Amino acid sequence: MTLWPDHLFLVGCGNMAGQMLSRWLTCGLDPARVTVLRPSGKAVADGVTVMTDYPAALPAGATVLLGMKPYQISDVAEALAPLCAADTRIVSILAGTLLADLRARFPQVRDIVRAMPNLPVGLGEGATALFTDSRTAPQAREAVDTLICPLGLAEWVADEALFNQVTALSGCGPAFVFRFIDALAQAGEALGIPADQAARMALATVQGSATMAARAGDSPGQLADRVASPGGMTREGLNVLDADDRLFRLLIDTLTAARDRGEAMGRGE
Ligand SMILES: NC(=O)c1ccc[n+]([C@@H]2O[C@H](COP(=O)([O-])OP(=O)(O)OC[C@H]3O[C@@H](n4cnc5c(N)ncnc54)[C@H](OP(=O)(O)O)[C@@H]3O)[C@@H](O)[C@H]2O)c1
Ligand code: PRO
Repeated sequence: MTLWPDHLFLVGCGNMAGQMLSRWLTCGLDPARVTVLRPSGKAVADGVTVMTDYPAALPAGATVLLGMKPYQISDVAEALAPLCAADTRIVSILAGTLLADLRARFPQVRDIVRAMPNLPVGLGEGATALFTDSRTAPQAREAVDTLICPLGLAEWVADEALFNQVTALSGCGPAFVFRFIDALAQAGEALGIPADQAARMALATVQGSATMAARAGDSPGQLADRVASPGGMTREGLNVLDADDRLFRLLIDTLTAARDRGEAMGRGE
């Protein structure tokens, strides 16, 4: 299986699609195979063609990445669907937009995959959830898997009903982790540590801990216990996070709110 599609056509190339493309180019995707459609016409990378309007036709067998905002799908599909053929392949990163909706808008396209990446894909350290149905050919599923692999972890989700849940966890997750880093730093500052020093130490602590957890054979729970000396300081702190499942409940509420928004977006709200 070759890594790269013959032609990649990106509809939108902002925060998210831009990170995906950046990683693909770093990993060897030929920019001459890439076209980006973006209203601003802003340059993307050397050798990548940027358009502000749709071309007369798409190259045969093009892979289209839908990377604009979900609410733009009606306008985009109206212009894009007539350019698609049976051999066009669509990968959609639109949050909350169901496969059935995409199938209805692009009836002639057989291979359609939903992908939910997160921002660290730009470093090859992202997490991407994937979903498709049985109409998509197995070779197309494999080709999309191969394309996503350089971005980091790729996880196929068996049931689309879980897609908003995984979006809440890993798609939105970096924002929640960034918030945690800030809160850790601000808590340190509230206890008297100079703000800049607290910010550096919070970030290094989260970075080191995540790298350690990723490499360790032990689970994060076991690693937490290794930090906590019996009768020591860490246990007292963990007791605060664990009391009445405080942190756990906070995160359930956080993921639930994000998931519910995905479901509302799926209903066009
Ligand atoms: N941000 C994330 O962490 C994340 C994670 C997973 C999935 N997603 C999904 O990724 C998609 C994009 O999010 P984002 O955060 O990357 O947004 P963004 O930074 O605002 O990027 C949106 C892109 O869409 C382009 N665009 C605007 N109007 C358009 C139109 N009518 N037709 C075609 N393209 C148009 C914009 O063009 P210009 O560049 O010219 O302004 C821009 O490149 C969303 O569907 C979101 O659900 C985002
Ligand atoms: N960003 C998109 C949103 O906030 C989807 C996951 C991350 O809707």
